[in-house]
Amino acid sequence: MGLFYNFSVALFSALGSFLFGDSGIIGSVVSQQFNHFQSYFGFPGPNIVGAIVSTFAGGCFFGAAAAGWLASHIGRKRTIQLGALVAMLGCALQAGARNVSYLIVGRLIAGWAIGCLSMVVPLYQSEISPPHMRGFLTGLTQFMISIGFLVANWIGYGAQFIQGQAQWRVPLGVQIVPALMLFLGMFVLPFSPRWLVDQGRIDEARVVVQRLHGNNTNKEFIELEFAEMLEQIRYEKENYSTRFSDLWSTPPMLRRTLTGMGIQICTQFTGINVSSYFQPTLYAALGLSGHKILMITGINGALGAITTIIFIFFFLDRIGRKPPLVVGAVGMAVSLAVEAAINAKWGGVDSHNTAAQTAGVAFIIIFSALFFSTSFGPVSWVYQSEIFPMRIRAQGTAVCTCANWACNVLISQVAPIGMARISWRFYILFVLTNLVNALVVLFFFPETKGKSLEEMDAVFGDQIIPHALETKKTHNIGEVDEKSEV
Ligand SMILES: O[C@H]1[C@H](O)[C@@H](O)[C@H](O)[C@@H](O)[C@@H]1O
Repeated sequence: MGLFYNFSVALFSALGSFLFGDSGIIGSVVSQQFNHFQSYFGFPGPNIVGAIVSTFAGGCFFGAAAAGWLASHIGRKRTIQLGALVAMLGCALQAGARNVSYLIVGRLIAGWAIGCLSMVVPLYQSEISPPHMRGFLTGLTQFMISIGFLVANWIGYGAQFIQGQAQWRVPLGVQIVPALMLFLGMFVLPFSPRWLVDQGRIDEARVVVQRLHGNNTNKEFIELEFAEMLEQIRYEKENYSTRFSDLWSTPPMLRRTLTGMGIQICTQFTGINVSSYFQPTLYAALGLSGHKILMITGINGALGAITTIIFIFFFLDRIGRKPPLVVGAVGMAVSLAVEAAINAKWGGVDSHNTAAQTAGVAFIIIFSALFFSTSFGPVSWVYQSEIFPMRIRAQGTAVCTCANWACNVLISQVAPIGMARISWRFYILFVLTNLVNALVVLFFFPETKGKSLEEMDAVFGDQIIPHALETKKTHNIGEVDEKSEV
């Protein structure tokens, strides 16, 4: 067991994140190439199309919020299963839609499911990970989101060639398959050991920790890890409440909440969703057209998935969370500044300057596949899932994920208007927001690399419990911050 099992559990649960990316299929379905969709729904105008696309993100917001309550009460594992079940229902409704209202209800329900999964999957991954690998295992969320987007692009491409209503019903319904796999597969995956401890199911929790982290040589580490988990959760139960208002009740708690929401807000203000949702428009503005656009989008997606996996595997747990965020933010600001300059000088739908087109495409790819995928993409999910104490972790993570979806809706509503009205100048906005992001991270975000979830109290300036401090001193593990002793 041990490492391989731990990895397999984290990867399998990330099917929930795959569904998140795969839900991007709607972009292709509402496009003009899907003429059977267009004619079936009576050639919907931009407002209807807007409603079809964006009710989903609204559903996501409420799904993420509900997951906060669900993950504490029915547990992380059952919340993932519920998310998978609701996703099946939402997809079935969309695929079987008979009119626009039917479709919109399906979108809302599927959105609820994806919002719920987007919050609970990284939370589950972080709670089953050992501290030194938490970046990698929780970062699998972002990896699978990128794979989902990639698959959605290619399904969208292929489905255009199907004739009849299947042209849109198949791509909208196809997500039922991974959702069903997730629902069934989760039956054999363990509960989060931390949630089990919180529920008083101590013996089960011990078995899970042993299966996840145990090998023949680390008995002592497992004992200590488990003791720390038990002690911390017991202490929290005895000394703190689990009210929602705890998220801002003390300065250290407020700091956690603001940093968690902050990382998700900053992620949205990198401008990633302008690139995720409107990439074809960005390429068209450089004078590209037809199949080339789809091919480049596919290449960009594939590169993003590759850089994400390399980054989370080799770097995230070694260099920490802050340095890649700062480098990524500056890198994205520079790429977008160059992009703005290229578009200003040589852009335009009828541009034929191939050198400028190549450079323009290259900088969009550098922006997302290089800098975003090695910074805010994976780190946002890792960070929001690791900074809260157990008693309020689910609620805290839910608030952060809601901040993500709220800003997502805002930016994806504003982007088409911005791009149409101010063209390349729109990039400048994100040059500025990325620079602000770099400063925010630099000055306000503490480093969390290598700390156990129980050690986050000390990281955020909260008190840590005397017993845990003693255990750490006796066994010489981690950095002991005497100042924070109760
Ligand atoms: O492309 C997605 C984006 O749509 C999300 O809003 C963001 O939070 C993810 O990290 C990213 O991978």
